[in-house]
Amino acid sequence: MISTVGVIGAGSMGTAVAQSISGRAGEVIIFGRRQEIVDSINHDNHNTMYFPGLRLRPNIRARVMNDRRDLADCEVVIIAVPSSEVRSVVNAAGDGLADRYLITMAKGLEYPSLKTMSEIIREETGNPDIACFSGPTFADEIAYGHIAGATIGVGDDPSLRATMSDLFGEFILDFSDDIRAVELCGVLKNVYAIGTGMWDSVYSNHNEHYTFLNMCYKEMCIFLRAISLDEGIFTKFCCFGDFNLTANVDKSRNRTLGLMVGKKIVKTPYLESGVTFEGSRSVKGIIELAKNHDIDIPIARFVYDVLSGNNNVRISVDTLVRRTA
Ligand SMILES: NC(=O)c1ccc[n+]([C@@H]2O[C@H](COP(=O)([O-])OP(=O)(O)OC[C@H]3O[C@@H](n4cnc5c(N)ncnc54)[C@H](O)[C@@H]3O)[C@@H](O)[C@H]2O)c1
Ligand SMILES: O=P(O)(O)OC[C@H](O)CO
Repeated sequence: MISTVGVIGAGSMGTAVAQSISGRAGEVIIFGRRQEIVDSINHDNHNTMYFPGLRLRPNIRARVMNDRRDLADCEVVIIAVPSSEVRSVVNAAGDGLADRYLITMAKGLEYPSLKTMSEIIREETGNPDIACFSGPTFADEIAYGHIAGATIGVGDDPSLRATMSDLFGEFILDFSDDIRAVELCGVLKNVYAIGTGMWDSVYSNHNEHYTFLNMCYKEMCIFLRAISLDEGIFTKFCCFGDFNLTANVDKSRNRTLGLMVGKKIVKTPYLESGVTFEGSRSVKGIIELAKNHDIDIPIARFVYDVLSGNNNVRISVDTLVRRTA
């Protein structure tokens, strides 16, 4: 059993994954920013801000991460902060993240570098022992122990693979050695979830919904075929499973953002809402990446245009239908 696992990020996914792995580790330390969350976990075994009704296992503790020494005891460190924060968090941790296994859960793409989270982490730490975890995994359902599948993106290090299999034994797992492709699945599915929300704000019939879903998945596969080294990526949890979960279920923040923007309930300053809308931050990078690979992704461009306020959703949707018909 792994003695101590650190989880950076005391939000929904950090707390959920801490609960999920705590039966397979001696101790789990959640590193948060807010003292009140740290206190609620340590004094009452609850993260009252994110899961007020969930009693966390007693071997889950929390700390405010002041410096890298806090990570010294952790054999494995999971990074579960929004992608926009990963570089600063990893930079602040410095060599506290060297010589241990690192796992990223963040689903985002840095702009303008177009780097994935594992690439940022490796750049900042020099640590090659990095894996990623991605799949149809709503945090609240993970927190309460429901079944979920996930793809582990990991290189060919047998010890790291074994550690990942052990740590995430509560999940149904598949694996890919193309870490970047696994991470890009998580980025793409968020973009298409926003797009499906926008589409569904205009069209409300089943045929229309699933027609657009197919258009999105086709575009996502064209993109992945151009960049992925893993020919089997299309049927892995990080791809088909997470795309469908996020595009179809209103619990998804990305899908909900698309619905709200489509219905003109929110305008672009929504990014200041404090809610983690990963797809809106990554869509520009996806468009840039597609251009670099000479790939045409009209739906991702539609999402970007509407989020940028350049177009009325209805006009954009009609243009998209004409363009892809
Ligand atoms: N929520 C889910 O269902 C889910 C599932 C799978 C993957 N993810 C991914 O996990 C990542 C985190 O998302 P989330 O849903 O947990 O977001 P969240 O908004 O629920 O929580 C993010 C947490 O990170 C903390 N944080 C932000 N900046 C920080 C910093 N510099 N140092 C320390 N902590 C910091 C915030 O205070 C917050 O507690 C995202 O990339 C998301 O796509 C989320
Ligand atoms: O709420 P979302 O849209 O960020 O999706 C959460 C997870 O990525 C689902 O796998």
